[in-house]
Amino acid sequence: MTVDDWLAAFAAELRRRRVDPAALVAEAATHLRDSGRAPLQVFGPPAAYAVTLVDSLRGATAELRRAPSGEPRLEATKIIKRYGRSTVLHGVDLRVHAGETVAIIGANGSGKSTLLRICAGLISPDSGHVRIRGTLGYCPQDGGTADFLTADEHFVLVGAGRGSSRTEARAQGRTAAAALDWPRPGTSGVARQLSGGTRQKLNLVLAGLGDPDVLLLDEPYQGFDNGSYLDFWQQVWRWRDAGKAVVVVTHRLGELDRADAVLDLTPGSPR
Ligand SMILES: Nc1ncnc2c1ncn2[C@@H]1O[C@H](COP(=O)(O)OP(=O)(O)OP(=O)(O)O)[C@@H](O)[C@H]1O
Repeated sequence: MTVDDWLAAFAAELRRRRVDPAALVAEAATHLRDSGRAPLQVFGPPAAYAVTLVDSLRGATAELRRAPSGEPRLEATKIIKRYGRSTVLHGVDLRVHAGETVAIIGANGSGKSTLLRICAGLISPDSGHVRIRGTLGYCPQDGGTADFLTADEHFVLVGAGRGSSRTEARAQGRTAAAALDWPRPGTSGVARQLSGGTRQKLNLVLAGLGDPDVLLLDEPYQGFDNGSYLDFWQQVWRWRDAGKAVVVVTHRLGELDRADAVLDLTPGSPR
């Protein structure tokens, strides 16, 4: 069995078990390349390895998932939003506690970004209200950076708005960037020269500057490679364990176990 055949069978079994294969296949491929040995010798039959891995991952994520115990940090109540004649949000409730991660899912156009923008105070609902207790960081789906500023200049600018000195903001930004596998943001040039994934890392770092209590992340990992994607979830768990309330809009349904609760905005889905 060739490495490619083994990886394809491994990915197929993961998909059958409703687990996104991308990160696990990449990890197995790297391991096989490094070992230089036949996949059957290293991992055994692909389906059996997939089953073992899925079982252990499910056990691990079940332990990671927990009921909220902190105070509510974000409460959005009976949110209704219309654009023209079309009602996008029909009385949505969202409550996120300190130390909790909530994933927002839903079909394209179901209003995920709209709800996050309402929670961030960027647009107003037609009715309903939002209450945030503490400070807020928001990572938009795209945009959010200034083309002609460097990463350091972004850190200083956004840090200043959150009460950090230049030195503090730069140090915090660089440390957060390194945790997302972006080791030297200070030498990366202006934002418009960054790759899409790196620009999104900049957005995510900016959202976390100044240590906000509530983080609203709108598909923040678009363009991330697999390693950075895993780093992203490590960062989310660090935030959660530090008592932050974290909201992540996501399309990766195979990975909902990573969140403590899920809000599905697909019309007709139970809330
Ligand atoms: N400023 C606007 N004016 C008019 N319609 C809008 C506006 N912003 C969003 N919409 C519409 O509202 C609906 C919800 O959009 P939104 O971007 O919130 O959905 P989404 O669930 O985030 O979608 P996706 O999964 O594609 O990112 C869409 O039909 C969109 O076209």
